[in-house]
Amino acid sequence: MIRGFEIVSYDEFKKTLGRDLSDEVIKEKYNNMKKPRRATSLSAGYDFYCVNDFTLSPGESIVVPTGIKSYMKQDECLCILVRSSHGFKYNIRLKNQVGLIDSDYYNNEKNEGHIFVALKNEGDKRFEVKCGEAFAQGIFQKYLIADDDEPVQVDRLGGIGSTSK
Ligand SMILES: O=c1ccn([C@H]2C[C@H](O)[C@@H](COP(=O)(O)OP(=O)(O)OP(=O)(O)O)O2)c(=O)[nH]1
Repeated sequence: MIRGFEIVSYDEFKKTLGRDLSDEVIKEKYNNMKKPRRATSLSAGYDFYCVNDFTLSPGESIVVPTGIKSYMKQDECLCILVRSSHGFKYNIRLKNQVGLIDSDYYNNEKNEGHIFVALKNEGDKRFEVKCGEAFAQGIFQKYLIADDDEPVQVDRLGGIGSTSK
């Protein structure tokens, strides 16, 4: 196993999906989850599919749980980007410009490595994504190390901001 995607545990999925949904609905969503896929034979990006409908009015933002975690080689990372069409047509942006998923995020103690996508509607049109539709894409990349890199002995404990403020 070199790199790939897995669905997070049911408990992690349920914890992040919101309190408004019944157990039945959450279970159905969980059982119907699709792992990220590439849309064409040479697409670089793996499309992430929405598990719960959402709407963003102009100016609004949202943090979307994907239900997905990803493993990869130690010298690789996964970059999350918006879908080009959502940027071009609706001015949808990632709040953090690019979502950077580190290899040591996978199976961390706090949230299993659950990937979140933070979106903002910077346009003037209502933006709607339905369950099952692709709403972001992930590209695996290799990263390089500087000549004078000092090895760090710190393990990642959790998600965003966990190693600093
Ligand atoms: O859009 C994103 C960005 C990051 N992450 C997860 C994966 C990543 O490995 C972890 C930490 O992200 P990062 O290192 O970029 O955040 P930071 O604010 O620099 O925090 P840290 O102190 O944990 O390095 O959060 C996401 O799920 N979605």
